[in-house]
Amino acid sequence: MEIKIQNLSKKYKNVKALNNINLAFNTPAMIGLVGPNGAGKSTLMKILVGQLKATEGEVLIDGVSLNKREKYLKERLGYLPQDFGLYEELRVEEYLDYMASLKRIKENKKDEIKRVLVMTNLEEKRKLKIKTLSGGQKQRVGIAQAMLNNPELIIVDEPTVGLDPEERIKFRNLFSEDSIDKIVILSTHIIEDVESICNLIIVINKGKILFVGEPSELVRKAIDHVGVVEIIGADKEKFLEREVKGEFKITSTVITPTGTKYRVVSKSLPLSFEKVVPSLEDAYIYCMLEEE
Ligand SMILES: Nc1ncnc2c1ncn2[C@@H]1O[C@H](COP(=O)(O)OP(=O)(O)OP(=O)(O)O)[C@@H](O)[C@H]1O
Repeated sequence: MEIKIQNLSKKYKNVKALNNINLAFNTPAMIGLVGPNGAGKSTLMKILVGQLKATEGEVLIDGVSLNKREKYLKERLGYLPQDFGLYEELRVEEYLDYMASLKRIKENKKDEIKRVLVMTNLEEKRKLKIKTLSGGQKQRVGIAQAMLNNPELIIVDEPTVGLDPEERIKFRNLFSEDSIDKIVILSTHIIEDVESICNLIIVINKGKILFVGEPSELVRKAIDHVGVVEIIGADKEKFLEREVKGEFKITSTVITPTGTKYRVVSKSLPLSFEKVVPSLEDAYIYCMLEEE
């Protein structure tokens, strides 16, 4: 599958949620879409799944406009929106059966439901009413329905929210193994998720794409812009004022026996700070700083 996003913009009354986006992906791809609250991630995803219309520009699926490809896309798409309504009175199995019918799965429906139940570790819960599940278990049901019919394109908005660390790792691996013959687009605030599985990262802010590339490339851009410094005693207040003035952004604070050790990201790192190797999270913060 090939997805091309061309000169895409979306306006909600006077809010420009997406501003002239251009992107292209081919199978296989495991893409992490990251950006702060309100950046435009959900809007982009909703347009990609045909739920929202763009104000300008278009999306091409295998060379044909998405508007003319709705049926084609629906048959190949697994989508987990941010606020997916679960039918709380249904049992897990009944809900998946219902979703499978919506996806027009006829042959092997039972086997397909079993496959996603196993995949998401929900087999034992299949007879339970959705309303009796924990938040993380409900999230798993959402992921299970997105995986029905082994879609070629999986779009998931914040899939690991509400999952405990072990489950998060499990799901990261599941998406990643699954991406061998697919395009998976994962919107997340959790940089660790992107770091461990994505081969492409897209950083978006205020409706604009700030970066598209491999995570390692984003990290390279932040070299020489990340440092640590230990501040002792009364100097702390002055140091924190420097952050307020915008000289740098603190990304971690650790109390030490002698003072406080700060990790900072800066457009121009003060010479007295000890340079360190950037993490992907530092690199993401640096990308935001550059834009400011
Ligand atoms: N239905 C709507 N009507 C008006 N404005 C909207 C609507 N949906 C989103 N917006 C605005 O569009 C911008 C982008 O929102 P969007 O939900 O796409 O961001 P996001 O990156 O998904 O945010 P979050 O990480 O908080 O989910 C925001 O300024 C938001 O307030």
